[in-house]
Amino acid sequence: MNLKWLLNRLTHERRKLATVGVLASAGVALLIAGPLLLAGIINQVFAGSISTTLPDGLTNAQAVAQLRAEGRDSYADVVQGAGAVPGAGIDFDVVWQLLAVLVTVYVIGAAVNWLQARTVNNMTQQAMNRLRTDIETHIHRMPVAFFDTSTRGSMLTKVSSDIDNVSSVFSPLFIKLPGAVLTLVALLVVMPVISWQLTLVVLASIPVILVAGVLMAQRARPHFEDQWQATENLTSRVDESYAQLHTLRVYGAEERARSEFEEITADLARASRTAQSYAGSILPVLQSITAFSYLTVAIVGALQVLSGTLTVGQVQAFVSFSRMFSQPLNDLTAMMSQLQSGLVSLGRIRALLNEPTEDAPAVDETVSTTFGRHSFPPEIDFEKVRFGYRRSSQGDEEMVDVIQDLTLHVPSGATVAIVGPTGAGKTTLTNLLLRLYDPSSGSIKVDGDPIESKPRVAVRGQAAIVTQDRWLFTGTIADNIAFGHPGATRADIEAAARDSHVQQFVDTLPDGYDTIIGHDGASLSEGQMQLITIARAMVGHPRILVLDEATSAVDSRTELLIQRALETLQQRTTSIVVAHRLSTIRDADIIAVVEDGVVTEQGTHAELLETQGRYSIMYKSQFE
Ligand SMILES: Nc1ncnc2c1ncn2[C@@H]1O[C@H](COP(=O)(O)OP(=O)(O)OP(=O)(O)O)[C@@H](O)[C@H]1O
Repeated sequence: MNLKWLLNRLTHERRKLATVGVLASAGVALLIAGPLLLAGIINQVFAGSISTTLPDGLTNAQAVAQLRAEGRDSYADVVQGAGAVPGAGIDFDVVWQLLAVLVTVYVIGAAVNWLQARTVNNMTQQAMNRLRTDIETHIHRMPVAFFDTSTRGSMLTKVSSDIDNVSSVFSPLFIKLPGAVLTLVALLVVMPVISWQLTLVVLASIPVILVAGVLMAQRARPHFEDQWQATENLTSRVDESYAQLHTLRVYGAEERARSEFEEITADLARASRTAQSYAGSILPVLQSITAFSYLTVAIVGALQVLSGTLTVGQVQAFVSFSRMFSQPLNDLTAMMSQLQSGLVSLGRIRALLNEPTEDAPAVDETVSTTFGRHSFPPEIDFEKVRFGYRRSSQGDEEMVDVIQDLTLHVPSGATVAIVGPTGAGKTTLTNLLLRLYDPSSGSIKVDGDPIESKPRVAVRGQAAIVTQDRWLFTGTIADNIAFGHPGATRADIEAAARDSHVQQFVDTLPDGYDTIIGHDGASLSEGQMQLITIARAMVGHPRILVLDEATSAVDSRTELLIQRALETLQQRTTSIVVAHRLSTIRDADIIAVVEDGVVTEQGTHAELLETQGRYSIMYKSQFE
C-alpha cells in the first residue's frame, strides 16, 4: 500500500521513468550479450583445439563417423557438439574480433548502468524533495490542536530522519529494480533456449529463496517499527533536554537526564540490533541456496556436454546466466527486509500527511478578507462561546470544557482587559479570536461577521499578537521587524521602530537595523526583544491587537517605554489584553473578570472596585 503510494508519486517523472526503462532494457540486452559472446569465443577455442587431434582433410561428419567406428562414441558426441572441422585449428581472427566486441559491450554496458543509476538517483531525490515540501506545507495547514498532543521530537524525526531513511532504502531499490526485473524476464526467455533441464534446476530455487526472504522480512518489520519509535523518543528527549538546559543545571538533574537518555538509547540499540540481525541473516541463507543451485547446474551441464547435447561454451554461458539470474533475485530478496525499515518510515510519513488540515492558507479572491468598516478598528463579540481542549489520558481522548457559554462585547477601538485566576481560560479566549482553535458552539463576530465563516488567513491578517514569548529568529533587526509582512518597505520598518522606541537602541548599534541578532534574540536584552516584537506588530497595521502578558519583568524605564509603545498601538486597534499584573490594565475601557470559562464581572476599574467583587479582592491583594 505504502509502496504503491510512493510509486504513484514517482510517476510525476514520466520522462525520467521512460529514460530509465530504455536504459534498463539496453543494460540487460548488453548484460546478456556478454556471456553469449564469451560462449562464442570459448566454442571457437575449444573446437579449434580438438580439431588438431582429428585427421586433416575430413569433414566434421566424416570425423564423427570415424570415431564411432573406432568405438569412441563419447568423444564423437563432443566433436559433433563442438562442430570441430578436422585440422582447422583455432581461428584467431574470429577470436580477436569476438573479444573486441565483448570488451565494447562491457564498456557500453557499464556506461548505461551508470547513467541509469544517476537518472534513478535524481528521480528519487526530487521525489524526496517534493515529499519534504509537501510535509512542510501540510504541517502549516494542520490545526494547532494537533501539536498539543504530539512532541516536537516526533515531528523532527518524521521531517528529517524518516525521509532520509525512505530515500536511502528506496533509492538503491529503484536503481536495481528495473534492471533486475528485465534481467529475470530476459533470462527466462534465453535460458530455456540453451537447456530447459538446466532452466528447471535454476527455477527450482526461486520458491525457496522467496519463502526465506518473506519470512525474514516479516520477522524484521516489528523491530523496525520499534526502532523508529525509539528514534522518535530519543529526538524528543534531546529536544527537551537541550531546551531546558539551564533548568537541568540549576536543579542538578543532569544525572537523571543522562540515565533517561541511556535508557532510550539502549531501547534504540536493542531494536536496531534485532531488526538488522534479521535483515543481515538473509544473505548467507540466500548464498547457500544459490551455491547449491550452481553445483546442480554444473553437474547436470557436464552430463549434457558428455552426451553431446550441449557445448562447453553453452554450459559456461548457462552458468553465467544462472549467476545473473540469482544475483538480482538475491539482491531484491535481501532488500525485502531492509525495505521494511523504509516502509515503516513511509507509513509514519503518510499518517502525518493524512492528518486533516485547516482551510487552505491561500485565500480565494472571491472571498472577502476584511471585516466590516475597514477604516475603523472593529467591534468584537463573543456570543455564548463554548470550547474545550482535547486531552488524552492513558490513550483515551476526552474533551474538557474550558470556556462555557461566554458572552462579551468589545466596542470598536476599545481596550478590554481579561483578568482572572490562573487556568481560567484567558489565553484560550485569545486563541479562539485568532482562530487557532474553533469554538464547539457559539460564535465570535468581528464587526458582525462570524469569524468561523472567514478564511483563517483573513482573521489573522487583521490581527497582531504580542506575548511574553518573544520569538525572534537569526537575522537582521530589520528582517525581524518585517517578519510576516514581506511587502514592508524600509520606511515602514523605520516608522514602526520609531513608534515602538526600537530606534533608540538601534541608533547605538554600529550596523543599525542591519545588525544580525542571534537565535531567540541572543545579544539583546529582554526589554529590547519585547520592543522589537511590538514594532513587528505595528508594521502590519493591525485592526485587532492581542496582548498576552506582554509586559514582563523588565526595569521600570524599559517597562515605561514598552507601555508607551503598546499605548500607541492600542490607539489604532481594538485590543484584548490578558494581564496578571492589574497595575498595567487600570486604564482599560472594560475589565472582564473570567473565572472557570465565564465572565463573572465586567466594568471599568473604578466601577469594579466600587462593586467590591472578585476584581476588587484581586486588586487589593496585589496592592494592599
Ligand atoms: N493546548 C492545550 N491543551 C489542553 N489543555 C490546555 C491547552 N492550553 C490550555 N489548556 C488548559 O485550559 C485551561 C485554560 O488555560 P489558559 O491558558 O486559557 O488559562 P489562563 O487563564 O490563560 O491561565 P494563565 O493565567 O495561567 O496563563 C487550563 O486548565 C489549561 O490547563
